[in-house]
Amino acid sequence: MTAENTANASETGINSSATATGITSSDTEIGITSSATATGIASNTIDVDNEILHYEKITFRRDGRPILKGVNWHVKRGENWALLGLNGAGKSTMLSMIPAYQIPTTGILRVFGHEFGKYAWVKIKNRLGFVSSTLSQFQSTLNKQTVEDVVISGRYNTIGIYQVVEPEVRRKAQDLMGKFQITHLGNHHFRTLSQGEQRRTLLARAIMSEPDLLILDEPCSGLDLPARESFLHTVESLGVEHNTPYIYVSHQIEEIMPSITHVALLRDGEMAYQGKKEDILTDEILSDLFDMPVHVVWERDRPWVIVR
Ligand SMILES: Nc1ncnc2c1ncn2[C@@H]1O[C@H](COP(=O)(O)OP(=O)(O)OP(=O)(O)O)[C@@H](O)[C@H]1O
Repeated sequence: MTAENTANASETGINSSATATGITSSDTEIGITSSATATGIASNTIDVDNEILHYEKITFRRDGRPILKGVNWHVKRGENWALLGLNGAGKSTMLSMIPAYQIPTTGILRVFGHEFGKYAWVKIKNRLGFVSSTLSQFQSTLNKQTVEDVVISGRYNTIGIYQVVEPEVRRKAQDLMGKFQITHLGNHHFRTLSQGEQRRTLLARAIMSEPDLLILDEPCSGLDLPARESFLHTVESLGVEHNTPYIYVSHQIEEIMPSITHVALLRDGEMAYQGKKEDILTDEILSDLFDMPVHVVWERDRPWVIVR
């Protein structure tokens, strides 16, 4: 199966590495179905209520080097996506455009139906929640705070607390800490926590602001098996309770939980495959992505990869 015919078979019908060259912002429409061709990306009819992300022919160059090479990706309400790819494929670069940490070199980016460059992006940032394994720029500030304060700070979208905390905000933080099993750590400094405890704290922090999109960037890297499973099940339960859409970035196929509906595979700055997870997570496609023969086994609605 080629990238192109996978795109045609997928629900989104979008594939940047295939026949996306005909995409324009005026000749197509959002809400593409399986009958759409790979050129069917839309931006003239924007469904603000249902559109979460829209990447259209996004490129990004750094020091003259192409990092993203015309990426098309459309995420709509009701979908949770996993974004997978080998080291250096460009996953973090793609995601860093959502809060505008990186700016596309060319192309159209919309978040919640609002186009970058034509909207006050601080309003977008306030609607996002992040959990990342790479927090280097914030780590020293986080380390000095108690777990409870880290969680509370999520309400104000700050790292650290710079205002009087309302009693209902504190109550909500304590409630979330209970759900995420970190209540007993409330007065501990963040730096003293295990990695698993830190990730659960950051997830609670992200949920505090009731985000419209949760971005989980390799949240399980460095976690042992029980800590990983505990984290993943917490994310699953969030889906049930809060119904917050999320994007999950990982190298590990087995972290694709049942609530993830779609998968995008990035390769060398191009969207190689994307669509419904059962169409994408096949022996053929994953063997192509990894450039080695693999076999996918589905167990309890989760995919597990065996190297042949
Ligand atoms: N600060 C930087 N300066 C120069 N090049 C960078 C920088 N950050 C990333 N890159 C390059 O951009 C490319 C894409 O990197 P990116 O981190 O987006 O990939 P990734 O898919 O998230 O990788 P990984 O899975 O290893 O985290 C890589 O070739 C990387 O070397």
